[in-house]
Amino acid sequence: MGEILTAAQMRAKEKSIMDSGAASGLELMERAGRGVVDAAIHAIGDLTSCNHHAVVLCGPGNNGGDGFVIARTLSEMGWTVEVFFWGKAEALSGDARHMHDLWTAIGEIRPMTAEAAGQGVCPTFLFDAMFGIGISRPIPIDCARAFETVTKRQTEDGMKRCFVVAVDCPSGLDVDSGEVLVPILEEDADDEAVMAYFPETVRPRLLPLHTDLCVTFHALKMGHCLTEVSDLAPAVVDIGLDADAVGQVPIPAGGPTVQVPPPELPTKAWVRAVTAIGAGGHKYDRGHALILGGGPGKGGAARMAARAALRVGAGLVTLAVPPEAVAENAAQLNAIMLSEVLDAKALATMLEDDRLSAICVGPGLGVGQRTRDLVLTALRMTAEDGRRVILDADALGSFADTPEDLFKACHDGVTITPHEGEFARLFPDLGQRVRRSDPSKPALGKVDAALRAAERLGATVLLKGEATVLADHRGASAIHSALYDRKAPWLGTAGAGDVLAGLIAGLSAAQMAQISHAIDLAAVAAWLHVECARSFGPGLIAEDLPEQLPKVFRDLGF
Ligand SMILES: NC(=O)C1=CN([C@@H]2O[C@H](COP(=O)(O)OP(=O)(O)OC[C@H]3O[C@@H](n4cnc5c(N)ncnc54)[C@H](O)[C@@H]3O)[C@@H](O)[C@H]2O)[C@@H](O)CC1
Ligand SMILES: [K+]
Repeated sequence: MGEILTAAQMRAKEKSIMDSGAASGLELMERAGRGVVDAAIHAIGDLTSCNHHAVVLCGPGNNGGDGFVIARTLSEMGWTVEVFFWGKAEALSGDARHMHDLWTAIGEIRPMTAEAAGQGVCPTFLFDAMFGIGISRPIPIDCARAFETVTKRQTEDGMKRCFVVAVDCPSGLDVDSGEVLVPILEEDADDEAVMAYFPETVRPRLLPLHTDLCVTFHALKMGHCLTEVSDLAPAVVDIGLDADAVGQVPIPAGGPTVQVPPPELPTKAWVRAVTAIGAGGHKYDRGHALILGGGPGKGGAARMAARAALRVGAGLVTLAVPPEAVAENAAQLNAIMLSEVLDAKALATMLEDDRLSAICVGPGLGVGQRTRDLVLTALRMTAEDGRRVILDADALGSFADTPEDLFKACHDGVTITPHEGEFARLFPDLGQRVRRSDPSKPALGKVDAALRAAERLGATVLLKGEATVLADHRGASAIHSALYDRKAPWLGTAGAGDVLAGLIAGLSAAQMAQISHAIDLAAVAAWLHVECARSFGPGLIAEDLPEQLPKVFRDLGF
């Protein structure tokens, strides 16, 4: 299951299978609820020391319908189940209403208030079935408060708290953007602040619902990959929506096609491509990466990029620096070659040599006119010949005031690698909407923002972060999330971004037939980057990253 779906795509899949008659909505809901119970019990493993007591919070839509199935399933297994409901039975959809009625035939339903939810023993499980993929605004404050009070129930010895299982997603997660729509819970928050949708400055006061395990259906949704929604990696339950059963489900217009690069993309095929290119051949078969470096005392970033490019597989790497920085770099480099490049004119002459197969511009270069000229020259000299250009850091910062100049010069061989701040400076209209600042407008989400930016540039965008989003001008997109069991928070260290740019440059230079699109090269680089960080562990500094590559390749079986 390499695909990641939007809410609309999931709805289309469900509709398609229901229309085909292969399964009814009720059957899907039954499988969903039972699948959640199985996944929750599986996650705990040994239940012998747990009470068989669960609380289920049900909302007004089909997510609540799943909750009623969960309650009935556990009750059939002999569990004591408390159900709290936020909504009106008569307003439930047909399927959810049916599940509600099946539950009320055997159990009780109480209104969802903090007072009621706070009473009683600490349950083994709390199921959050309040809101799923249908959420459109912050969840009602009563729901958030009820949730909080259940989680505060204590065992007699005060040693345990309940295990929180989110049904489909933690309530309040916008599954397309990964944004959390949860109201402020502090007692002193005035109503206006609770109901308004908040400027960035008060966001940190929003309290997401803490979740141990999220159980979703059929496939991960984008939000699961953009935001760490639970402590454990989300579990995906098969509810019988496989493409084989329903035929190819058309992606709704405007919906992005999102793929998960890891671990599917970095298969042995590409590792073989990276590590075996030129085996027994000539170093020129593996390409020649040119990295532009900064002035005296500013050379570290480009040197790290160069080292990453060489380690990842480029046959040759040249660092080109201003004349006054040659001595400093000469003292630091061995396998990496050194050239002098005075200005844009000198770069143009250098790039007449078409053996230079990829160019990385940005790390440590400084923001200003010289960098702008170098970028525009690199773009002009490569516009027609298929050579790849990677623009990072100062190459992007230098166009903050004149982004149009960059957009005009970019071509389909270009990959830009901004972090969120650099992205927002280049694309202010998109950057502001990566998160919702206006209650009336949905958040654009990083994937949509990156897609629009890529279209504007006619190039590939790698938007950095814990969840790295990739998009290209053809409309392809991917998320590479360093979340859950691929977490590597120590990767947030000075210079790590320069190494990533170097990895992309090195892979691009090698011109592997197996990986022809820039977005795939960037995805492989992002995957290797995190893999190197995980392989090294805490204490990592950026210089360590390229040095881990041989081990990462070896661990992959080479
Ligand atoms: N047959 C199906 O369609 C299936 C649906 N499934 C479940 O159904 C869920 C989607 O169901 P729905 O589309 O009904 O959506 P939800 O159950 O996520 O919630 C939508 C309901 O909440 C209301 N609402 C949204 N935001 C609100 C807010 N901030 N405050 C108050 N009310 C709000 C809506 O008006 C609507 O009544 C999935 O997440 C999944 O859990 C699964 O059972 C699989 C099968
Ligand atoms: K939920």
